[in-house]
Amino acid sequence: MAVYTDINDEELALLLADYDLGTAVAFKGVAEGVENSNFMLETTVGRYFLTVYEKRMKAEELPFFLDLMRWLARHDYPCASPVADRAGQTIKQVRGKLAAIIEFLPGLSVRRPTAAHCREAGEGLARLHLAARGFPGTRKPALGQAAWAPLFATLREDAEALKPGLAATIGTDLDRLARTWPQGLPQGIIHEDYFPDNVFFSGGKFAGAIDFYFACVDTLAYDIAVALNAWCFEADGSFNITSARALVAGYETHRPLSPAERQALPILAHGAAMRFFLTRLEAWGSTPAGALVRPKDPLEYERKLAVHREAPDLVLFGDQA
Ligand SMILES: Nc1ncnc2c1ncn2[C@@H]1O[C@H](COP(=O)(O)OP(=O)(O)OP(=O)(O)O)[C@@H](O)[C@H]1O
Ligand SMILES: N[C@@H](CCO)C(=O)O
Repeated sequence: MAVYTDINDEELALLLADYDLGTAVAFKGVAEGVENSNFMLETTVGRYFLTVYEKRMKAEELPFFLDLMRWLARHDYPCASPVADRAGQTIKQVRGKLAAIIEFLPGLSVRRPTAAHCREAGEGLARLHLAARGFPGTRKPALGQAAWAPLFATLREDAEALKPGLAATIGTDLDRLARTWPQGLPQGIIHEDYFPDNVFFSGGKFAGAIDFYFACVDTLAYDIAVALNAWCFEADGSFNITSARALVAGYETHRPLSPAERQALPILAHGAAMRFFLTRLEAWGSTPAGALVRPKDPLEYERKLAVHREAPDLVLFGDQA
């Protein structure tokens, strides 16, 4: 459960005293999420989320993320926006940690997305890319292609422990990705973690996105590749082409892809699988037994890597293969 920091009634009242949000009616930690501590907060004025940022959040990066959420909300994109206190501040301190009160975003995420959800999610992703145009902030990708080989250098033994022989296979993948990584495709703000648990639906329709804490400036089509991996694989490990077509078609209703972007999807999807394999492997090795948060399974992404390695034309959906 992702509540690493407890907050008592006095601390909450002290925090709320800085805002025009009334007084607390209900306050409860939420179990989902792994990075930060999240609390649902109901006041006499409305519903909010209190996020307390834990150790992975760099203080100097938080303004970029919160300003982006605010920008998107103001540009007609449904996402939860941080609330400013009476002095205009969105970043606060609770128990010596950075914290922010975020508007409550209505809707629910889906555990097993259908092709119809994938189409809606694709639309939502393109809307995000378009709404972020003109955002003045910038952030380099912390987990982009250039970061993968150095990260893996620290994880070779963990890979071998997971599956004997895996370190060599990953090394070969990384060489190929470095040689063939697409250059010169359209860039912009990407979400970078557009997984089903970060996208909300209402009545089957896209209702908004949360968790912008990996957002950065990178290749826009890479965000689609992340989403194809996260949304379009079945529980048995097979790639669902119908869902993938639906996701891309949904995206293209708002932002049509260039031929070069479309051609690049297979290698981008291979790279996106590498990114999440590596970060999951890192968390797997460093999470102590009995920890409150269960790390996500790196083998799920090892299987996705194998799919892209062995059948790269899959993500071209057969239409250009
Ligand atoms: N603004 C919001 N409105 C409504 N629900 C929210 C909001 N922010 C977070 N939640 C809920 O809290 C849960 C945890 O939030 P979030 O995914 O941001 O946590 P995290 O630990 O930062 O993320 P992750 O583990 O995905 O990196 C979400 O799954 C969602 O149910
Ligand atoms: N979405 C990430 C975890 C948190 O950002 C994963 O599934 O590995």
